[in-house]
Amino acid sequence: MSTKIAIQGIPGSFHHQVALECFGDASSIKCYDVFEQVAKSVAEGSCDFGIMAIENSIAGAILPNYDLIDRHKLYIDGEHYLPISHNLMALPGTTLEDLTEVQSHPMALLQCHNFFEKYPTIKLTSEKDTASVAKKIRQNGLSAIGAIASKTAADIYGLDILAEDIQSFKENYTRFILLKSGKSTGVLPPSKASLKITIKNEKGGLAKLLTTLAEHDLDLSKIQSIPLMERPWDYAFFIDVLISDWMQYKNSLHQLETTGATVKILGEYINQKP
Ligand SMILES: O=C(O)C(=O)C[C@]1(C(=O)O)C=C[C@@H](O)C=C1
Repeated sequence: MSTKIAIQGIPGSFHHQVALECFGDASSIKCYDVFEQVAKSVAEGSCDFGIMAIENSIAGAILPNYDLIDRHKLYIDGEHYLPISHNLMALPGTTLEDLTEVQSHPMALLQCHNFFEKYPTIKLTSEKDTASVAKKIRQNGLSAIGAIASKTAADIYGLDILAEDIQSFKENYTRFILLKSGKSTGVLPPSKASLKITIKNEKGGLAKLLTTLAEHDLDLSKIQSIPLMERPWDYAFFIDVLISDWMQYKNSLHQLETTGATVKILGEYINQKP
């Protein structure tokens, strides 16, 4: 039986591109409307892997996805960084001046904020994913609506590109994570770990946590505080560390736990940061 990959989005979306780059087989990709369905399909076993965008170099973290990973007890098995180029597209024959509205995924809209400051009359609307807007414009012949999406989406759905590379900074990356329902038994020693660490709310608590990581030669590559919904105004820290010495890493987790922190390992995998 072939490996089934869950994504949010349709062919031409960035998630679809990542699924092809990581697994190479379009027929194994299952397309869902929302990230919650992706998480559920992996947790319940109808898909083997889920792919989820987690942060973008311009727009920042996708906070709800941290909650989904945690709540559905998913395991981060790997990561993939994709350079993102956004393009404004519309039905052939349409000009930028004809557009009254542009629709796209909310993260894509955020990444193109500067471009649309020059076009204040264009209404910006959030949609499920970049490619599904391109598809809708083509299917329904929507001549006053534009999409922000990849060149692949423009090709698949037969739209013309009105403006290329419209993200606010040319260099634009989204980090995607590969999710499984359980830990895999890899042979390579992982070089990165994603952890959820909850500490007591006391003076210097976060400073002590960071010192413990530094003393064990761990390089912090990301820290994100997320509210604990069950304890208003308390926070958990989602932390990514780069591991150079496996024993030091294991010792750091042990030391954190002996000082009262709760550590949940969300994933241990190979660092792919370019
Ligand atoms: O809409 C898409 O094409 C997606 O794959 C979603 C998504 C995201 O979730 O951030 C992926 C990459 C880009 O950052 C913009 C949108």
